[in-house]
Amino acid sequence: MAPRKLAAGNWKMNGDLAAMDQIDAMLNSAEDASCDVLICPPALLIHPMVARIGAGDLLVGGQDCHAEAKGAHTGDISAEQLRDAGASHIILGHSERRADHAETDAQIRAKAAAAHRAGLVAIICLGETEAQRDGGQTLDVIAAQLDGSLPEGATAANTVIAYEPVWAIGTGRTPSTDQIAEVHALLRARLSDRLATGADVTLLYGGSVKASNAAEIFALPHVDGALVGGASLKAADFLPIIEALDRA
Ligand SMILES: O=C(CO)COP(=O)(O)O
Repeated sequence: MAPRKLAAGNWKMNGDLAAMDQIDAMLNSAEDASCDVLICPPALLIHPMVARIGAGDLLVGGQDCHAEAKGAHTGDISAEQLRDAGASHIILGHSERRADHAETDAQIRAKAAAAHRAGLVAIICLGETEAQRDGGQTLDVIAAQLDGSLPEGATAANTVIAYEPVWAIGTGRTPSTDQIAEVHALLRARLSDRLATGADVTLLYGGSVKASNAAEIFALPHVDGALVGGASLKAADFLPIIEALDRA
């Protein structure tokens, strides 16, 4: 088995029912593509999006979940509820949640275990800040986040890892191809040490991916796709990225 290729869109807190119009074009593209195509909209849009897709090939995911299945947790959503709404994946540990909600590796590990319990694929996000990059700490930070965030029972079938340097998100800046390759090689080596299926875990790069840089990023070893923010909101921006991954 080789890692499955995945083009994933993270809509963050963007989009509304009118934005559903983008889905039809993405759906056509997903059906033509050999890679998996996933959109993670705000949770409120998961169910209407799944209804719009029908039996089509486009996958839909959440952006966070609570670690418990149910209970007195006002404002939270469980992995089981996301699954019930039609989600297949959940993004966990995004740097915006690590920063805005002080999420720790231990919490992310518990949420990833919850995603697995609910039968969902956990997309665990890791990434260094600019200060950590400048301080030469990148590989140590990534290794510690991976070790701390990966739950028992993780496999290539239920886990995706996304490397997203914090300083590359929404900035138009990306690491050099050597820098991306270095981190992805570390992730592959550590996953292969820890998991029997580590060689087959899908590894995504995220941070200012767009049509003009996608092909060179997808050509790198151990880059099996992308987690795309801004360029996933409009079909016209996302489709060339899907096509670049398909060709890679
Ligand atoms: O955070 C991201 C995806 O999760 C990346 O966002 P941008 O593609 O907008 O830089």
